[in-house]
Amino acid sequence: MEPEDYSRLIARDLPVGVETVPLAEAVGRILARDVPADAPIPGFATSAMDGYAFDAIGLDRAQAGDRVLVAGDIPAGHPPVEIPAGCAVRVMTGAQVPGTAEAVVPVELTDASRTGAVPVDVVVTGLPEGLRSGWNIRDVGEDTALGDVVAIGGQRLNAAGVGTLAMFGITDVEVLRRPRIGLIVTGDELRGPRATGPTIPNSNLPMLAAAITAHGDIAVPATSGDDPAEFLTVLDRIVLDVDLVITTGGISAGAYEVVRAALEGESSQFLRVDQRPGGPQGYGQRAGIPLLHLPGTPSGAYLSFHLFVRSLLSGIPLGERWQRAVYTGPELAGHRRGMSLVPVTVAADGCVVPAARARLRDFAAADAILRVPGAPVVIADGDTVDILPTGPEIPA
Ligand SMILES: Nc1nc2c(c(=O)[nH]1)N[C@H]1C(S)=C(S)[C@@H](COP(=O)(O)OP(=O)(O)OC[C@H]3O[C@@H](n4cnc5c(N)ncnc54)[C@H](O)[C@@H]3O)O[C@H]1N2
Ligand code: MOO
Repeated sequence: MEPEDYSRLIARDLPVGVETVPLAEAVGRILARDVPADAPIPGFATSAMDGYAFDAIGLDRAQAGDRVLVAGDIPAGHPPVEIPAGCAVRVMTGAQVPGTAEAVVPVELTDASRTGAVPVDVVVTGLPEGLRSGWNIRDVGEDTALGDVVAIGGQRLNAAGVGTLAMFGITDVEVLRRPRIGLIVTGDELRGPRATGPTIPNSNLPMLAAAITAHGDIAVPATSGDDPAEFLTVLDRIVLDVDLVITTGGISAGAYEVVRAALEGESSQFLRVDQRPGGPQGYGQRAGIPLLHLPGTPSGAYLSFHLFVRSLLSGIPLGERWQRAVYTGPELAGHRRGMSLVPVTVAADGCVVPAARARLRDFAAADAILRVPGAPVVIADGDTVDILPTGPEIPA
């Protein structure tokens, strides 16, 4: 089966519900619903310039070259003062302008000094042709009208989104709950207090927990030895507490394939996807919770996360997630047994460059995964290729 078809096969909705979090902690979270503006912006007529606000008569006088009386001063954040007929007041950018203001003339277009005390009067030294009423005055709602949708449900909140919501005085925001992902790694060979024989460090658990965290989700980690009864006990405990379970190892053709032994013929299926590494795969469900069975080899588990787990979590099948890039490097011959996956870095010119090998540590130094289609395809320098960036989807 092609990896893209497998991704479609395992697609499932993960209804995770919503929760309210403080805006200060909401970056990277997905908004639960549209947020309408509960007030216009600006909320009051505001000066767009440091300068002088004239009423209509005062502006006529200024345009005629007359000296116009300055009746007061309005720093930003201070209450406006009225403009006596035929006069001006000094205003700062962001200050509320009086209702009778016709226009604000920037200080540079007057004979007044930029700083210091308010002058007694002011002469306008130059104005644009055809100056419109309301020049340099930002009207109520000019930026955003009451009721405008200012943030869209389903959107991942970035720093600008946080700022936007803060502009409306919002301090708490409804977001999708972070999916909780159970992670069960299996194998009697994993180093731990109970292991007796030759052991190896458990690298899949910290690796996939890190991948889950970088994706913005919550990892609920567990380990199991190669005894199916023990595995089922661990699984049945974890499904009560999570939205999805990932397992690693125990799914290929050996005599002690714990995941397969425990679940095959029950509610999980096992198959081989035409890709390398990461060919052996499985999927199913337990107590209504979806299960994804990843291969135990660390590079296979890592790639399976990027190809399949991320597709499931995002609701976007793998076939729609590949990005186009230009390849530069030696010829890469497609493998006779299907697609292969190669670590690549993105060079300064935007081209992707392959690593010499495809060990886990080569993926650690890479920016993306290159899709090398199976034989007889050969990728040559300058070809357009498909890549999958491996960076997190949320800010670190
Ligand atoms: N007769 C066959 N043997 C194998 C086949 C096959 O088609 N026929 N496929 C091979 C391929 S490809 C892969 S990938 C592996 C997948 O095997 P499993 O998913 O059953 O994984 P395990 O056998 O449990 O482990 C494989 C390998 O990875 C190491 N491992 C497992 N878990 C961890 C961990 N948490 N941290 C670090 N390393 C781990 C484990 O020690 C094994 O070396 O099957 C091939 N065999
Ligand atoms: O499918 Mo396996 O070793 O190639 O990960």
